[in-house]
Amino acid sequence: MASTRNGSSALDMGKKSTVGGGVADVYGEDHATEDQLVTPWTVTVASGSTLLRDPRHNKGLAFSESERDAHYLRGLLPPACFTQELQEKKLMHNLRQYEVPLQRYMALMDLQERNERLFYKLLIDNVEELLPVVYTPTVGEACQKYGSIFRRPQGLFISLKEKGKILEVLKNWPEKNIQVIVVTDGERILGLGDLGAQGMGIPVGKLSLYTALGGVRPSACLPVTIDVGTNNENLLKNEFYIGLKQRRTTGQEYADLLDEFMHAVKKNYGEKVLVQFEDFANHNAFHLLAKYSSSHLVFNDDIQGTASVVLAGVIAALKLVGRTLSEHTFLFLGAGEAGTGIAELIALEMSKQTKAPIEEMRKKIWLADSKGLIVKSRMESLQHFKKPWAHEHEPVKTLLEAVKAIKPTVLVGSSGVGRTFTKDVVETMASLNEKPLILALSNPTSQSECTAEEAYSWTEGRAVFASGSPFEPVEYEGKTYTPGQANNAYIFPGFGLGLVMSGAIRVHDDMLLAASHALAKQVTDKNFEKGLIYPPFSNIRKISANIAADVAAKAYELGLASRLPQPADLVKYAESCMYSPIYRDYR
Ligand SMILES: NC(=O)C1=CN([C@@H]2O[C@H](COP(=O)(O)OP(=O)(O)OC[C@H]3O[C@@H](n4cnc5c(N)ncnc54)[C@H](OP(=O)(O)O)[C@@H]3O)[C@@H](O)[C@H]2O)C=CC1
Ligand SMILES: CC(=O)C(=O)O
Ligand SMILES: [Mg+2]
Repeated sequence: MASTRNGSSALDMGKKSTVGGGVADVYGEDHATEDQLVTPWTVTVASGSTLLRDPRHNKGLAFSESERDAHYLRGLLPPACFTQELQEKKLMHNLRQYEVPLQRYMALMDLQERNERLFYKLLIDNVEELLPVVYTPTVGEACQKYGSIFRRPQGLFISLKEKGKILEVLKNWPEKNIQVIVVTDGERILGLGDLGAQGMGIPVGKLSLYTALGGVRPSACLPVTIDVGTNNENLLKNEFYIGLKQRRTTGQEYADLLDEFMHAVKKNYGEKVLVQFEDFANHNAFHLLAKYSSSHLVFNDDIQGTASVVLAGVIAALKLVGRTLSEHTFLFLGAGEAGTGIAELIALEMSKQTKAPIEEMRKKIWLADSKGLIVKSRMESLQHFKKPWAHEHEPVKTLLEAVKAIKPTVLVGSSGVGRTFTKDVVETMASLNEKPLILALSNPTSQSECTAEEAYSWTEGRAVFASGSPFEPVEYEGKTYTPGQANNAYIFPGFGLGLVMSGAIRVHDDMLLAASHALAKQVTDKNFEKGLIYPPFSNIRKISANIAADVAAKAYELGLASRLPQPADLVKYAESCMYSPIYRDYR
């Protein structure tokens, strides 16, 4: 490979090189699929200081002696040559010195912008330690302070100013072969509310998990924030706010901007690009999903990904709490995207298992919102997504009264409001059930409906508990209890990989069920012995490969897969498609 002193040059027109069945760029870019082939093929080779400033190819002190000679790096680096492992050791040592989680977040974002492979190697090898930094809870704080910590754009900002020009904006993004887009409009960031353009931290974080946990190439991932203003008064008043300083646009203007975006995406990247909607407010989320699910490959993580991960946890938990799925009674606090999405997928699975109509199965599931239990007498005033859950019952105002009246075996928190599972509520669950299943899903940690310690101590250690954001193990009366993390991060990376590798053109509910079963199957006896209903994140790449394989198999079965012929061994194929962060040899 030739290189020039003056930074970079376009060489080797029309040359292609192949790695592992996919198409590789000159530095060994991993596993682009056949569809992504772009001709004529232009290889741009960076050298010298340009190479050191190119995060996709920079290796820092890991450039070997011969690479330093070949790429004009002599003198630009100190003499020591480190292995990638030694670089990791140094970085983990440095990261552990920071006491403030946000400092760790910023150090990791700096690394991502400096040396991408090292960032992903670090994240993959230390996933349990670093997930709470790049993801919930720290990403929540990062979004709240995004304006002050903003250094370099990590995704595309598409605001009302870009109306009529969105296709051009997409073309400004340096990568052309995009497979997954995560898009937010910042209106419901975790349980923190409207953070406007500062919500960008969420698509960036989710996509770094697509790569680290699901193996989708970083260059195939595009984070997008649609900025239609914000109703957050503090942001509107803040001179450092990075977004449009106006109240949110709604109605036709909002719909038109989203529509222009969706059309531009399809035109620029084709119909097999996956668009993941993330952290939209529910008054837009359900509508957008319904509107685009028949014309685009779309997935709403908060409605569908969360449903799939919670169903997986409940299926696994049956081994600990007993009975069949349809013999359980569910009560949700929170009847929005997460709550109604989960409820519907559980009802669908019950209906498949029992062959009973889904309407019958819904009756085993109760939801409460900010006004109390959802009951028939409230039907008129309910939003459309709550109506299927309006069962016959007298009005009930509080959660405690609802628990006493419904006698649930499973209590799910999807309200976005912290500490709403009070001592009375949890103790009542414990008085009704030998092993109450309690899922406090709301993020970040401050919004969790209860803590792990509360769940275990208020149930005398009998609760089977998982939460959206991680909690440390709890000591209670001489015994250690390890809480699980019920977070859609278990599902979306593998789910997306399954769609991409099969060339799926649409998402189908049966794929969500397939993902749930694939995840539930990964919970081992050892995990159950600890009371866990999810496997540890340390195995996540293997878990994602299994989820991807079962999702792809379902896509083929449903005739929704366009990548033919179907690979014989889908798990192996999924593994072979996964991005590896190990440095390439550039000699
Ligand atoms: N663990 C995970 O993987 C995931 C977790 N989540 C978390 O779930 C939470 C909710 O998200 P989402 O469903 O999208 O949000 P929504 O805004 O769509 O829904 C929130 C629901 O909670 C209800 N609610 C709000 N305050 C109260 C209260 N004090 N008492 C009872 N109900 C209340 C709302 O009632 P009303 O309709 O009356 O306003 C609404 O029904 C967030 O914290 C989010 O981070 C979301 C996705 C995935
Ligand atoms: C996890 C997630 O998607 C949320 O809290 O919104
Ligand atoms: Mg979300």
